[in-house]
Amino acid sequence: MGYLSTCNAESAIAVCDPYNCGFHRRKKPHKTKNNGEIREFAYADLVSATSGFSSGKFLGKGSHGSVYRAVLDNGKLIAAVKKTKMNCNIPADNEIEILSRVYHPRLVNLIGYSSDTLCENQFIVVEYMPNGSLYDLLHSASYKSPGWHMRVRFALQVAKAVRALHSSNPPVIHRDIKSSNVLIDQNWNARLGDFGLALRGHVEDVRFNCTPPAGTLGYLDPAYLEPADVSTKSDVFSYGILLLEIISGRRAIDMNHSPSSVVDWAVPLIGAGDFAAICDVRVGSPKDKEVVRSLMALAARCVRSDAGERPGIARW
Ligand SMILES: Nc1ncnc2c1ncn2[C@@H]1O[C@H](COP(=O)(O)OP(=O)(O)OP(=O)(O)O)[C@@H](O)[C@H]1O
Repeated sequence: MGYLSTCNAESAIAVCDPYNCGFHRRKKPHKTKNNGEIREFAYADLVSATSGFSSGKFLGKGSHGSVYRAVLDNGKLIAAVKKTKMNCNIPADNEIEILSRVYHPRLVNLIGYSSDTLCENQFIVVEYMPNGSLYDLLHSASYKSPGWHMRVRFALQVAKAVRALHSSNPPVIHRDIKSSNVLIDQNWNARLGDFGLALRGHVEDVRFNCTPPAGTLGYLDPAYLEPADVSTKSDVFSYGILLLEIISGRRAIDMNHSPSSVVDWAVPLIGAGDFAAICDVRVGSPKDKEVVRSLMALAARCVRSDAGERPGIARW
């Protein structure tokens, strides 16, 4: 019991060769926790659902591939299809394996997968998020900057997503929590997506011990330098950065400011009790100052350099 429940957020506001390329040799798909079967799509169906992966259906490009909007099941299902090159260095199989075991309403959940006839590309079919990313909402001029109510709600929804991952058995460490991986669904709820770097297991597992540190600059835990350093507390650090970003409207790293790192700028201000200096000026003063203040205090604890001093999200 802790912050997430007492705040009642919704209303207040393979081992060393882990990606063994077994895409076409995959084990029987799991059922999701909501009991939906993970579907294996025919490649031809995905081609037709995305109008041949046309530019009109293109949603965006990430570091591992392109994402397309797909209309499936005679128009009854709108999904997003992530297309990546079949490559042992790309963890798509890992992403499917993990997503197939962690269904949660605050995640961008897996619907199915496919590969093309020559096994050159692999496809992950996930829930479609029509309202962009949290990064877009916070930083892009083409979106109206969200108000405090919405920001607090997003912050708590992402915390619930992370809590679901860390408290699953075995735990899942996302390793890439950042605002561009938080997508906004049709009801304007935040969902955590992109499990390309995620690890599922216990920290002492062999797979963990031979997976090099990874993540995104600005969100990456400075205490995560070696494979053996990985823990759920690295996600807690990234979540702390995300909180500071949500409250201040500043990017994790912004060269137009000095200091450029949101953590180096915000933590001393929080320490000095100067909460007002951190609040995003675009949204004015929060009505419920106490909630925003508690989130800032929580952010400061999450980004402590000593991982052992950070709170465990599974207990919030
Ligand atoms: N489920 C989805 N629904 C709608 N749009 C999506 C969905 N998933 C991804 N996108 C969009 O597709 C683009 C690429 O997403 P992707 O997850 O591949 O990369 P990224 O997270 O932006 O970058 P990186 O891979 O470097 O972390 C982004 O603009 C994202 O907003």
